[in-house]
Amino acid sequence: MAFIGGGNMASAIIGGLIANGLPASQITVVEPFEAARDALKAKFGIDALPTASAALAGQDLVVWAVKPQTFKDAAAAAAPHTAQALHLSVAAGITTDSIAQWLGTGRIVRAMPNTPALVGKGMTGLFARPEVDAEGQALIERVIGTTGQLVWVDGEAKLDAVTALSGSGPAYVFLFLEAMTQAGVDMGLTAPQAYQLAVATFQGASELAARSDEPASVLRERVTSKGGTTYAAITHMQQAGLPQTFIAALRKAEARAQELAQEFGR
Ligand SMILES: NC(=O)C1=CN([C@@H]2O[C@H](COP(=O)(O)OP(=O)(O)OC[C@H]3O[C@@H](n4cnc5c(N)ncnc54)[C@H](O)[C@@H]3O)[C@@H](O)[C@H]2O)C=CC1
Ligand SMILES: O=C(O)[C@@H]1CCC=N1
Repeated sequence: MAFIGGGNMASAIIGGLIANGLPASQITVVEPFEAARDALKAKFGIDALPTASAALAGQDLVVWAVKPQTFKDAAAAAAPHTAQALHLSVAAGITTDSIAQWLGTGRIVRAMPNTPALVGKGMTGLFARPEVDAEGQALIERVIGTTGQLVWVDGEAKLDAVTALSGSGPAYVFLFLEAMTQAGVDMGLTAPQAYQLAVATFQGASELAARSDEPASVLRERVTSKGGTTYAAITHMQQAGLPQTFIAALRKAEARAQELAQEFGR
């Protein structure tokens, strides 16, 4: 298989594949920036190519891990060598209609991963065009499965929702971690203590939710004694409109994903 673009997302997926037994020698990467090529060599022992070439011919799967802005140019360079392959794109907002036009094939799966893929805890939404058969989908599941969980969506527009929720989502969690840490420091804890408490709380609560049959609202109520400390905090958050603000923020991210397709498509 081949990767076009050898940055963060490509490294997360390559790391997962190698950890699951795929030899690095079976992975070809096109990466124009020398520093990124050096990093791939140091991390995985992969000698990445600076430009697309005939070395891409005969690959079963081509993973597109370039920025939305560079996809069209990268596609123009690689397309002559990759028409026979199944294609997997992780670029935010770029539609498979655009990719099909640029590559001259409709065998495309679009994915929206997230950065916890770097530690094997990723969450990826996937959409397959009708031209992709069951065998192709199974191959994609094997590849993405090495980075964490996955979910297929039945309409491409739903990937904008996945982007807003789990694609951008780690940043929301990090923002909460920053705020909780600041609050801890304000209340007299050291910054490392406050950060450890915040991170472990997210980890523990997420694990509890993942293992529980009960909805989050019930888990929340169980922490919230009437008239107690949690009640005081949650009441303030609700009165300040935090849930509504949060929901509106995700709609902003969804709208931005839709705009990106307009800006960088076709
Ligand atoms: N970082 C994130 O949380 C997520 C990112 N994505 C998507 O993944 C894609 C890649 O993002 P990152 O890995 O974070 O970016 P990155 O900047 O780390 O990697 C992109 C790589 O592409 C290389 N590149 C530039 N022009 C090229 C060309 N013509 N041919 C081949 N390679 C070229 C760059 O040198 C760079 O190393 C983006 O489209 C982004 O929307 C998707 C989900 C989450
Ligand atoms: O912010 C972005 O556009 C990309 C897509 C999801 C996470 N990062």
